[in-house]
Amino acid sequence: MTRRSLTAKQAGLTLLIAILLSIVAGALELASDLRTLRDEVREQTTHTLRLVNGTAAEAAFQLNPDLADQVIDGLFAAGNVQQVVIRDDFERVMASRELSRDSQAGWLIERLFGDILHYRASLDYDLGQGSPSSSVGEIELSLALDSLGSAFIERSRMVFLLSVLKAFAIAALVVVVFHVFITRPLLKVHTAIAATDPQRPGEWPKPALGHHHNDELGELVESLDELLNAFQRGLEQRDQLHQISTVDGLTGIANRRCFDDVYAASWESSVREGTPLAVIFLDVDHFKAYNDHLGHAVGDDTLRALAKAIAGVVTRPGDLVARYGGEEFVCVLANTDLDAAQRVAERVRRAIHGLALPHPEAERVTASVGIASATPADGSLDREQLLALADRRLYRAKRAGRDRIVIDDAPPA
Ligand SMILES: Nc1nc2c(ncn2[C@@H]2O[C@H](COP(=O)(O)OP(=O)(O)OP(=O)(O)O)[C@@H](O)[C@H]2O)c(=O)[nH]1
Repeated sequence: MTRRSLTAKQAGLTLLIAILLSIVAGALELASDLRTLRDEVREQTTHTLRLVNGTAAEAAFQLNPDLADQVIDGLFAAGNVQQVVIRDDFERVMASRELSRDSQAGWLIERLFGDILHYRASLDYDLGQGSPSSSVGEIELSLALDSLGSAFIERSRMVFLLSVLKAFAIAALVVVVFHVFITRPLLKVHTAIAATDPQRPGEWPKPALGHHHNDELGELVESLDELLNAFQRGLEQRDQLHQISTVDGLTGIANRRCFDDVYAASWESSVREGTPLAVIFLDVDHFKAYNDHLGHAVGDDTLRALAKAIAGVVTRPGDLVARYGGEEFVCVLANTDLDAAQRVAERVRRAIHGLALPHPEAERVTASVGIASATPADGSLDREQLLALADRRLYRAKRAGRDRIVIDDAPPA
């Protein structure tokens, strides 16, 4: 849609400008034509009067109305004539003729030609024998405004028609040239930007603009490229910072900060949805002794293996496994009641057993687990109380001999 409208706007504007310019050029051309036409009419009429002057003078001298009529016939035959009068030197009309006036000429034609319609010439007769020719009468001629006007209107129509045709031709040429050299490359850039994945701006399909590489369009593409690459680097830095701030550096699972955020959000959505929310606290048993015997580095490896094992069990979308601190892990299970949480915890415990990591002071590496679940919407517990409950049960599991799951507050058997 944008593509069509850009080209259409360009074509429309170009056509409008071309038509306006053509109208101005046409008007100038008409003005010049008008001047030429007026000069020609004046010249031709004066010339015609000069041509008939001898015969008309002969008619006036001989007082011959037939001859005068013939002169008038000749003048009317030449066209454009409205009225002719021939007078003798006593100003008596010898012959005259006037066409019935069928005036269609408007105000404008009147203004344009009104001042060149009437001509009067003295009829000079050469008496011979060296005496100067003397005036024996006069001829008066008026041109027909209508025929002058219609010639001019016809000419105007032609000029404007040609102007409009020229305007269309120029506009079409300009549109094609602009489209090829400017609009099309711009649309290529637009398409490339539109196709760019906002998450990976650095991988945008940078358009190849061929011969534009040295001009502003080429520079625009290069600037965009730099900008999008800088944007990409910014996004990567943001992701790294986010990673650093939410991921535990040792185990690669969520850290305590991430847990706090996710737990708060899960609590809120459980309140909204009226669903239960479960928390599992898990603490590695006798880990101090483990470290003391095998060293901190082995202890780190074991924490990594345990994190992987837990994360391999707690995989449902919306659930979270985090390192709560030291050798303690926590799971948040959305929409999970105590029984379901217990089943998950059993699977986690089995997964840890399955690792079969030898412990210097026990059969193998084990963990103690405390679980609590509540329905936040019923208001029986608040967010911190649910955590404290699970934590308390974890330490009850420790006190009860470790490697076990505690789901209630009854004293250990
Ligand atoms: N290797 C390693 N050890 C850690 C890390 N964080 C905590 N620890 C160790 O985990 C041990 C926790 O010891 P305690 O809190 O006494 O508990 P415990 O020895 O596991 O005994 P119980 O929890 O009562 O079974 C300490 O020795 C810590 O140094 C860690 O990132 N790496």
